[in-house]
Amino acid sequence: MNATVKPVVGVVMGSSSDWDVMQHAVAVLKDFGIAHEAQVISAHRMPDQMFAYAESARERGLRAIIAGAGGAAHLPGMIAAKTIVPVLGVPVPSKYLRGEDSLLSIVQMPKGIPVATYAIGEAGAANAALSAIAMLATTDDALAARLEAFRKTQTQVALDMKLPT
Ligand SMILES: Nc1c(C(=O)O)ncn1[C@@H]1O[C@H](COP(=O)(O)O)[C@@H](O)[C@H]1O
Repeated sequence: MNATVKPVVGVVMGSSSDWDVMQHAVAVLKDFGIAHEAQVISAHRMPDQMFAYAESARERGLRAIIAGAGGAAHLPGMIAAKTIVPVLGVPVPSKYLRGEDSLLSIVQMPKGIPVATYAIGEAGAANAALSAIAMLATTDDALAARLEAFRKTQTQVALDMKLPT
């Protein structure tokens, strides 16, 4: 993304090992030409940097934060605790519990600090990006038209599906 364009969507993940999943969010943002940033931020391993990221998010112009983490996935909830920018949580599949631990860690937020929680894995990452785009499209008619076109294309692909019968 052009460094002079201020990012409006932040993509963060607890480890570089989450990239295989989280790249699917970044790919969707790129496809739609959304100014974004992507980086590793961990609530557990770098709490001070996580706080600074969340506390500065709104004034830096972020309008949504997509946060992916695996296992004891506290990152999305902790970011949400420190900013009013909407946080979209992506449960990353974990080594031993297939991401069910990640999902439950992210989705079971206490009342008052919401994290919108998506499906485990790459579909969740892509859908989080599409939701961020839908949020931005509420005040951007050109982006809304691109999102409508994307949906139409997807519908056509489904209509054209053939089974090997
Ligand atoms: N869940 C969190 C947090 C956090 O929530 O702050 N920080 C790292 N992690 C997760 O630990 C997993 C293993 O990380 P490593 O592969 O680096 O050992 C990753 O899925 C990451 O998201």
